[in-house]
Amino acid sequence: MWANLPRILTLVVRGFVLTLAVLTAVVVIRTVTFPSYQTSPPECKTTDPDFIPADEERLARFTSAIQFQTVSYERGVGTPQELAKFVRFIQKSFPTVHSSPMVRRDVVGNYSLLYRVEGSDASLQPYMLASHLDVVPITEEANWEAPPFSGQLKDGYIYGRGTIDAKHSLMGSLEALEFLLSRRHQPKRTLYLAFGHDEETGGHFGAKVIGDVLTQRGEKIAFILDEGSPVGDGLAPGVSKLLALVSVAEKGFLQLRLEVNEEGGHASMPRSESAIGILSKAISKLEDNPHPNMFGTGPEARMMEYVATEMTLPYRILASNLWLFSPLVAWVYSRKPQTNAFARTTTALTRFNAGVKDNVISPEAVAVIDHRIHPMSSVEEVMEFDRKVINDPRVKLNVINNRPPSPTSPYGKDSPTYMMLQETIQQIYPDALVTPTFMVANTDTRHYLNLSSAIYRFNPYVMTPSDLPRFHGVNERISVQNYERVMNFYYHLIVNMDKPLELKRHGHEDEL
Ligand SMILES: CCCCCCCC/C=C\CCCCCCCC(=O)N[C@@H](CCCCN)C(=O)O
Ligand SMILES: [Zn+2]
Ligand SMILES: [Zn+2]
Repeated sequence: MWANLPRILTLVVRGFVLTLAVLTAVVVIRTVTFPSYQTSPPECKTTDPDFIPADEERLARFTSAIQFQTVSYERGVGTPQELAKFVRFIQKSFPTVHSSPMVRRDVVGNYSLLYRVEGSDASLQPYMLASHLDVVPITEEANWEAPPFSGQLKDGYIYGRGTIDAKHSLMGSLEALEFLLSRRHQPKRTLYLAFGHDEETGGHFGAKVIGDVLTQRGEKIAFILDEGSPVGDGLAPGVSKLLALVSVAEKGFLQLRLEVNEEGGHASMPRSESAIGILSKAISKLEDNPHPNMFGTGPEARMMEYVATEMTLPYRILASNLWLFSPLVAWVYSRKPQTNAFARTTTALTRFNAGVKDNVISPEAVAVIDHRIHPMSSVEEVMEFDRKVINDPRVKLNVINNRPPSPTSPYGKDSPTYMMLQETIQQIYPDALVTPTFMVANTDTRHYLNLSSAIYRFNPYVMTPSDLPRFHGVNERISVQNYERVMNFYYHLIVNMDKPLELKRHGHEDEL
C-alpha cells in the first residue's frame, strides 16, 4: 500500500489537472462561441421631421403637471381635489387629443383616465400604454435641492415628486399622441392610454376598475406597456454600455403584520421579556436570515445570457458559463441592494410601532415586513420560511396583502411585440443593449393580467446607480434630455405599432 502511494498521488494529481484542463477548455470555448442576443439598431433613427423637441411649451406643461400634489397616502386615502384639478389640467393641455373624433375618453373610478384612440383597421388587436396620476408623499423636505412640487428646472434637470414615477410617462405619452394627431395621423391599430389614480397604494380604485371596464367590453389587448425598469448606465455589473431593462415579469409581494401581545405594566417591575424585546428578536432573525439566493433560476439568468457577449472580462466568462459560475454570480449580485433584488425574495422592515409612555411597559409591539417575492418562489414558501426563521409562537404573522409573482411575457425573436419594443428602444438609444429582466417593484399591470399575455414594464429614461434612491426618495428629478427621450420613445412606439406585427428579420437572428 505505502509503496503505491506515490503512484496513487500522481494519478490523483493527473486526474485533477486533466479535469481542470477540460473545464478550462469548455469555459473558453463557451465564452468565445457564446451567441449574441443583440440585434443591430434599425436604420430608422429619430430624424428631424419625426422629432418632438423638449421646447419651452412642453417643458412648461410638464412642470405644471408636477405642481399638482396628487399624493396617495394609504389605500383609499388620496388627494381627490388635486386629482380632479390635475384631470382638468390634462384636458386643457392636450386640446387635439381631447377634441379629436378618433378619441374617446372615459373617467373611470372618479379620477382615473382611459383613452381609446380608434385605429383605422378594426381587424388589428388594440394595445395599451399605461401610467399613473398619483405620487408618493414627500420625505425629508428640507433636503430637497428644489421644492418637491415645484417642477423647477435646475442645471438641466426638472425636480419634483413624480418626475420619474411616473408623470414623465403620463405626460410623455400624451405629448406623443398630441403631436401625432395634430399632424392628422390616424393610427392603424387602436390604442388605449390607461392612467390609474392610486397606483402607489395598490391601484384598487383606479387600474382595477380600468381592468374591469376593459374586461366587460370583452377587450383583448395585443400588448401592454407600463412603467418599469429603466435604461441602466452602470447598473449591471460588468456592463459598460447602456442597458435597456425590459421587465417581462414582476416580483410578487407579501406584506406581513408581525404582532406580539404580552403583559404590560409598571416600568419599575419589568419581566425578563417584553413585547418589544420579543418582536425585536424576531425582526432581527429575519434580517440575519435572508431568503435563499435564487439567482439563475428565473428570468434573471436570461438577462445574463442576453448581455454575455458584450460584458467586460471577467464577467463575460462568468455570464457565458452560468452552468459553472452561477453561485459566484449569485454572490456578486447579492452584494448590492439593487442587484440583490434580482437574486432573491427581499425582506424590508417598513414599520415598527410600540409604546405609549417612557415608564409604561408596552403590552403590544407591531412591525410590518414588505417582502418582494422572486419569480420562482411563492407566497406560501415565503410565509413558511419566515415562520421557521422566527420560530416563536408568541409572534403572530398576519397577512396584510399579497400577490404571487406575475406570469412571464414572451420575449426574444419569437415574440413580435418584444422585438418591436426592442427596435423602438434602439431608435432612441442606438448603442444600448436590450435585455429581458423582471421588475423588482410592483406596477398597476397586476390588474391587467387577464387582458393580455404580453405585458412589459419599461421606463425609457437613463438611470445611474446614484439615481436609484430618488425613486420614492429625496430629489426625484429627470433630465430634460431624458424627458425628450421619453416623448420620442412613445411617439416612435405608436408609429411602429402601425407596422405589421410579424416576426421581423434581424441581422443575427439565427443566433437568437
Ligand atoms: C442587474 C441590473 C441591475 C438593475 C438595477 C436596478 C433596476 C431598478 C429597476 C427598477 C426600479 C424602479 C422602481 C420603480 C418603481 C415604480 C413602481 C412603484 O413604486 N410601485 C409600488 C407599488 C405599490 C403598491 C402598493 N403596495 C411598489 O412597488 O412599492
Ligand atoms: Zn409608479
Ligand atoms: Zn412609485
